[in-house]
Amino acid sequence: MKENKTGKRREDTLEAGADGIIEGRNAVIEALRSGTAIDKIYIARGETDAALGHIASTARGKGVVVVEADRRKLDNMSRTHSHQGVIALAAVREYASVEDILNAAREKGEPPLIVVCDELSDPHNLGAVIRTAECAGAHGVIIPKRRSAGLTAIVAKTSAGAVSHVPVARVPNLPALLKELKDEGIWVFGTAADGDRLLYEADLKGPAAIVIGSEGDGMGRLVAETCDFKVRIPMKGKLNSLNASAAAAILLYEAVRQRM
Ligand SMILES: C[S@@+](CC[C@H](N)C(=O)[O-])C[C@H]1O[C@@H](n2cnc3c(N)ncnc32)[C@H](O)[C@@H]1O
Repeated sequence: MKENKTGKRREDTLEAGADGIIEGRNAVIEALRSGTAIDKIYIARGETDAALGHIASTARGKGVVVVEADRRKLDNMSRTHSHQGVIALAAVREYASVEDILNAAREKGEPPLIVVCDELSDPHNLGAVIRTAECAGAHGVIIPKRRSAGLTAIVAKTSAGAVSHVPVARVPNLPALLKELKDEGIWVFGTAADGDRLLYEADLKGPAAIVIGSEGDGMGRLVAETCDFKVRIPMKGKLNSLNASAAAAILLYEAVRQRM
């Protein structure tokens, strides 16, 4: 038994907790060995011992994303303070492919409506975007493989279960993905508070991908350069920008209004 941050005693377990966190070397190795679906593995930066190297290479061999992170990040994620330099996040469901998302639109006979999240790191934001995407009838959400929250327990909870209904695809390279979508005849609408096109002048009736930028920096330069349009939501107060998931909701429901 160990004490957690709140001083309560808890039994160590090899299973992911309700938050999907699997921590410690044996627990992570066992999860990999037993085929537990893992979204991502964090390994403390600078730790070079053989056991962690073995975990990283086994994980990569199974196609799991391995991220080197500051030890402080692992300390903050840890429930037990005994992560031993490695934490895995369990995945709540399989990722879809981009083709699955395009097929979902074809099956419904609708022009694709897709949300692309450019490195949203806050799982609450990603969960909220997935929830709104489901409510607005979007055909899917696409995220990058790295530097993004993934389909973890917190995202599932914040999405209110929408992760079970909306296909979420993960891709290695967002600019390349956007080019592929453009080749499919989909218009790519980037979003930024200083965008040159007012939202209400954007035609969202046709095939559309809406790109939402990260919490801190907004859309990456290459992503922004690949967009067909950069759309802005009018800001009437003193702040510079909306929350990413709020911006996604406004764009999605403008698309719903135009498609009615
Ligand atoms: C918190 S904002 C990012 C702010 C960042 N400092 C920037 O300069 O873009 C997160 C994302 O929400 C969307 N967003 C926020 N406010 C917006 C607005 N007024 N118009 C269009 N998109 C907006 C954009 O996708 C933005 O990248």
